[in-house]
Amino acid sequence: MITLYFYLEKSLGTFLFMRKVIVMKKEELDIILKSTNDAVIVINAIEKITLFNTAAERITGFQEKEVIGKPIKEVIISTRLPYVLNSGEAELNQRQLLGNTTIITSRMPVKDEEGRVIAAVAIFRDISEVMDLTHQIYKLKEMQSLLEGIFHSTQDAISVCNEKGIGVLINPAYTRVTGFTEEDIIGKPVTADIAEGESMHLQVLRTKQPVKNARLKVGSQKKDVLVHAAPIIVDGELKGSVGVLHDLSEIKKLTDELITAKQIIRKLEAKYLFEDIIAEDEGMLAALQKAKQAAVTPATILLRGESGTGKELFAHAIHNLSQRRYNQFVRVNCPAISENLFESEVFGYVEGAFTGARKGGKRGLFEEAHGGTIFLDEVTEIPISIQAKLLRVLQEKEILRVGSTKPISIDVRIIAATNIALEEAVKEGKFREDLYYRLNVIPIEIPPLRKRKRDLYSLVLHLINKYNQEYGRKVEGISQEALRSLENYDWPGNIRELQNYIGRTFINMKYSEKIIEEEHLPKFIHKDVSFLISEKENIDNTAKGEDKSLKEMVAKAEKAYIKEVLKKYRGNRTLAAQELQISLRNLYYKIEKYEID
Ligand SMILES: Nc1ncnc2c1ncn2[C@@H]1O[C@H](COP(=O)(O)OP(=O)(O)OP(=O)(O)O)[C@@H](O)[C@H]1O
Repeated sequence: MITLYFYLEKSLGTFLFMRKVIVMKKEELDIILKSTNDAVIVINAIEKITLFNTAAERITGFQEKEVIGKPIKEVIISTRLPYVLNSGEAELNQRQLLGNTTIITSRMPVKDEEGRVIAAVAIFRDISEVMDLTHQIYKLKEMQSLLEGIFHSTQDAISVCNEKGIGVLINPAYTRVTGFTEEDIIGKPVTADIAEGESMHLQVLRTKQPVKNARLKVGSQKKDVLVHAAPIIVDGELKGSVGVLHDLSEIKKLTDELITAKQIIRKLEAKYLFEDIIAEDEGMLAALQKAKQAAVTPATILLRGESGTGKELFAHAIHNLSQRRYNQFVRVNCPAISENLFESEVFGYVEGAFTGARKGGKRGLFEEAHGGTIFLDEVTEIPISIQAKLLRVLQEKEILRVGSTKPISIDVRIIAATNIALEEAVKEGKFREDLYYRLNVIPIEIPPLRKRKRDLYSLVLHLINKYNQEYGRKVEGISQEALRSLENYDWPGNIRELQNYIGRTFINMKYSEKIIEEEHLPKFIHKDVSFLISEKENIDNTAKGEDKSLKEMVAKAEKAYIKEVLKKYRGNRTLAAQELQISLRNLYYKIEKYEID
């Protein structure tokens, strides 16, 4: 609008000026008409062109000599000069299209002394460029409001100075961090906010180079800040410097929060420490001692022990004592991962590796554990086809994602666990011998509960404490008789079984009862012993000298118990596996092993 008004004034001015110069000599008028930027076309009373100046030639593309004397409508089809001639009314500041050119034009009648219209004049100017500029200004204004919005709302404290080192702009975040307002900074030397250290703005103005991560103290409170500053260069000329401050106390607060969050996550993943492992038995204490010594080395550890003896507990404790404790602990429950997914779950895959592969591929569990520990629980369940790949990780310390030939370096400590004799799995061809040797670097044997009955009392007290907290109870201990009953049982499910058993005992106790007595003990123990009898493996016979090894007895008990649970759930293997607290794959394995129908 401002631009248009400007042209209105100018064209009108030119017209009035021209009326004055009519009296001028023709040569002078010619010079003016040739040199003005405004195009001028004059037509006479019969609509023929009588004047066509140089600017009119430039804008229309016609030459003066070819148009003089021609009817205006033959030269400029869209002309409105004939209307002005007829109406005698001026048309000022009209926008018009001449081909591809936008012009702004004023058309005026020329009258004789008696007021008769004897000619009409059009004075116009090409405004395409001006239109472009208007558009650009509009866009710049839009950008300016956008930047102002960002500048005022960002949490980054920003200050800008000119090339002389005088403050010109600060944002609200700057005031929040430093305590300085616009009054304190704008128009003042950039050193105004510095409490200790050199102004980074001055350094930038001197060197024309950006500065990163400089530490300064600002404001009366000498706040620690981190500064980034960069030169503002326009058309190759230094115009000033822009600086961004970060409050270090805020960064420290966030870092502390991050560390706490990491510790919580780590605790959730590897929640047990060596102090959480109850042990009084010598064999168990020796295992603990060995685990503690091994924990601080980078060596691979193989935890051996029956189901429920505490292998996972050991793995957590080892990770938490090692130097990797602040990094990930990743448990791989080997039997729980189906065989065809195993490779991609554990080693990851690249995009397009198989139908249904995620866009961008996926990190595997080994990559997740990078820098930390991977716990391969029930390692014998790793499909034989994958074992060679695992060997490669152990030897080369690198993995190959499914579908890729590019190895990825991995720094992971491996802890493996098995509840069956690996040597037998090797003999049966179910486990690679070379992998066995690689895993068996530091074997730690965790004794079954029946071999460390000395631990029973402490374990029971530990479990009483645990359930008191969980159920809000106040049980204080266990009677000698009840403890003896527990000692007479073999605990094939080890601590896990004991844990469940004490849980059930609590249910049998009244709220007011403080001591676990024999009468509170679930019949479970006796029932379990009766399995053995019902399996026609008369305990007496065993005692009388039928040489049965403990391993065979435990296997028989395991078989009988699995049969019992399967019967209870009418053959539903999923529910049975849940009750047995083993994976479905493991249950299938055991059904096959014991040839259970
Ligand atoms: N010495 C111990 N002190 C306290 N709690 C224990 C101890 N050993 C095992 N537990 C508890 O017994 C349960 C079973 O332990 P864990 O899962 O570590 O056994 P596991 O040998 O890994 O079993 P599986 O081979 O079936 O995976 C856990 O709840 C664990 O906290």
